Amino acid sequence: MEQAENSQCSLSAREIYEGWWTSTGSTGFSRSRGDSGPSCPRKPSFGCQESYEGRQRTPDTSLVSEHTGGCDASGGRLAARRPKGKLGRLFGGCFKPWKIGSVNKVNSCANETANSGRCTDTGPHNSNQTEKRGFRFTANEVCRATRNFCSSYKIGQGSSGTVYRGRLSDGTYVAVKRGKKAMHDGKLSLEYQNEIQTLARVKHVTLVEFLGYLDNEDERIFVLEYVPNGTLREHLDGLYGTTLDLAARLDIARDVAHAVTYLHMYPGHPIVHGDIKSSSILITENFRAKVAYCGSACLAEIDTGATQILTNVTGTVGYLDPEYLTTYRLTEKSDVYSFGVLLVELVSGRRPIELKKQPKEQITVRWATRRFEVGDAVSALDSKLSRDPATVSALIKILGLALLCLAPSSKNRPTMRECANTIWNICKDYREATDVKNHEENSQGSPGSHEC
Ligand SMILES: Nc1ncnc2c1ncn2[C@@H]1O[C@H](COP(=O)(O)OP(=O)(O)OP(=O)(O)O)[C@@H](O)[C@H]1O
Repeated sequence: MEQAENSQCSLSAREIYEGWWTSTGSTGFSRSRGDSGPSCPRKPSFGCQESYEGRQRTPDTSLVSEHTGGCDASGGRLAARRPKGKLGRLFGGCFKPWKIGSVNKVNSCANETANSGRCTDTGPHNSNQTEKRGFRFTANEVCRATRNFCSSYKIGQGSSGTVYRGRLSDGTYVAVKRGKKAMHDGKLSLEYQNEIQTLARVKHVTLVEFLGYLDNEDERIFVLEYVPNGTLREHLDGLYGTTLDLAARLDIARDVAHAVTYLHMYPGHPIVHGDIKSSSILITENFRAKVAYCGSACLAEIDTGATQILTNVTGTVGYLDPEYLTTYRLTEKSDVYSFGVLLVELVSGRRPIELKKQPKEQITVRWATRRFEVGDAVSALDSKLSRDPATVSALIKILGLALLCLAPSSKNRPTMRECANTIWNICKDYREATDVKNHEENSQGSPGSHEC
């Protein structure tokens, strides 16, 4: 895995787009704003020995008994996801309990948590005030929710921080994302405050809700809605032991299209998501999608020991709008491009870049496009999906839309709203076709349980 990640990391933008995006004339590539250095950061010298190799491969359905015990630092069921993301391996659970700022309160929280599973909130706000107060969380609230960032509550690792599951005093389960602040980011800079205010207002059923934040010295903590059923990528990889059928995949595509359309049509100013990818699409118990979004507020700095790298603002290799290579600007159409990559990923099951394939087949969108153009779209279909006529018909429509989204020039791409409409129709047609088929077969258990 590490090897694969390293190889992926060393793949240059030129290699990725070579022969594919002939319209780009860029000679450089940056994975993140302001970083023109190497695309693969060096490993940090944190000296953290914590192992993070466990696996969680079952949907999280037993939330109720979770917080009755103390912190099990040996890593239980919750400790279980491998690090992911562009630079995910850089963190690996290396944060320590807070020792600064509200030092006494937080440390006592840590001790009580470890010893008894309880946490006394000595802060200025009592626990029931969290939701009333709204957005600003106290150190004690966050500490108590996560048992002071107990390692067994760790559920994920992104390039901009470690994610823990937590539970607020009112019983609400949350995801707590803990990262370092960017070096040049003032403690509560205006831009950051504006971003937080925007996040407070951005609400849609298809977006992961941003519940609040906490600034603690050099750390930045985000409290997010907890989505219990893993990421889209994990499902496509079959890590949960079940296959997402095409109906579910179409629903997910539609949810993502709605989420991004909502952002693009946000009153006053369109919001560019900037990092649409299968690992930031979270899946609910009902197999619907919620798109994680925290904008540039998630900008974080990773100190690798030798260099500092700003992350998480300009997309992920494999999803990145080729126009960005020349303009260094992300637009709504950049999201449309990433969505096109995602559509191909959804129907093929492949990652955007598959380094284990033959060189000619490594770039998934290029590989799928070739098949589509020679009239052999069906060979791009995920082998886990059945090849019945309704599926093949939907596949061709999805790939057709994907190709429009992947147009090298952004002005030739559809808007996200148009994508959402098209997907809605594809979903509807697929459902009707499968309903007819099921009716003909006089069978029950139609996959049309997914409403269009
Ligand atoms: N709201 C959430 N609910 C449940 N799990 C979450 C939530 N947010 C994140 N996770 C888990 O934590 C992992 C890391 O998330 P995070 O957003 O930090 O990284 P990412 O999606 O790889 O993005 P990036 O690397 O760009 O920061 C996710 O893959 C997911 O498994």
